[in-house]
Amino acid sequence: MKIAVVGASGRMGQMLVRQIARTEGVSLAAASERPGSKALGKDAGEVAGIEANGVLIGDDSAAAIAAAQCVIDFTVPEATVAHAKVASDKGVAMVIGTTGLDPIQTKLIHDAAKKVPIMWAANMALGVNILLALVEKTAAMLDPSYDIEVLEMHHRHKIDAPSGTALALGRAAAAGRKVQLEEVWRKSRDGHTGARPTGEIGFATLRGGEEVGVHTVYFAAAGERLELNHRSFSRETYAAGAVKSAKWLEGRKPGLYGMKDVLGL
Ligand SMILES: NC(=O)C1=CN([C@@H]2O[C@H](COP(=O)(O)OP(=O)(O)OC[C@H]3O[C@@H](n4cnc5c(N)ncnc54)[C@H](OP(=O)(O)O)[C@@H]3O)[C@@H](O)[C@H]2O)C=CC1
Ligand SMILES: O=C(O)C1=N[C@H](C(=O)O)C[C@H](O)C1
Repeated sequence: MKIAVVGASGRMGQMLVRQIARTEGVSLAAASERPGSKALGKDAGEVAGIEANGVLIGDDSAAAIAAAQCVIDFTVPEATVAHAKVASDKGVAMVIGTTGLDPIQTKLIHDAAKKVPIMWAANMALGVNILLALVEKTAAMLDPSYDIEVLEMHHRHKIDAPSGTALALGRAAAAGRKVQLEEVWRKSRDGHTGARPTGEIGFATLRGGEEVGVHTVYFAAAGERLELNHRSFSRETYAAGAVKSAKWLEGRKPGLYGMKDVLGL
């Protein structure tokens, strides 16, 4: 399968170029970056810290997508939406890892998935997807006297908060409780907040250093506290999930899929 990587010099972009190089049955067809990027014209393999692969990073993402059977996108929301439109127009499957999309941008991804198969997940690590299932199950077993709080920590470069994974964990907890997340969430707290309402699902965000990603879901009651935690030590798990998803998309019908589908959870 021929894969294009957009945002090829980013933290995830480089990891994806490395993952494609060591995965059977896939090859890097094209690599792109935003116009003006310092990586333009460089060899994607060398930028990723492996041997040269002859694929030069260009600024024409549409051409890169058109050269592939699947595009993998871990960039920024505005770019991801534009890339999804190109992929749907050109009949190219897509794997999206980008987080922080607003409701309008989210709708545009749903629209694109009417024409091509798209796998979009806030976190492609296997452990996080197991955690999502555990959180939903745990929330269903505990009554609302157990206060649910989601804490996440990421590296200092991250631009969206709470993380996409934290929001997915909150959504899983809300599903377990059979409520809509948007009706019970508290995405941050500051000042004279008053006492915590029962049933709220709270979020807290830490940023610092080079932390790859830590997520903890707390179920806190009067006499006990249950904590479910995941920590990523390397972005390799995300890249492995993305490339596995690209292969899984081959021959699928148009539609929006998630890691649950890919992993059969
Ligand atoms: N689903 C998952 O498993 C994971 C998701 N993520 C998400 O992936 C996204 C990227 O994360 P990360 O790799 O750390 O971020 P980076 O900032 O390192 O990478 C993003 C890359 O996209 C490039 N870019 C921006 N605009 C365009 C454009 N128009 N065309 C092509 N490339 C463009 C950026 O270029 P420049 O820097 O020059 O602006 C940069 O190289 C985030 O939303 C993050 O939350 C991250 C890890 C795992
Ligand atoms: O920006 C990151 O680094 C990550 N982003 C994703 C998120 O927002 O949940 C996934 C992972 O936590 C790393």
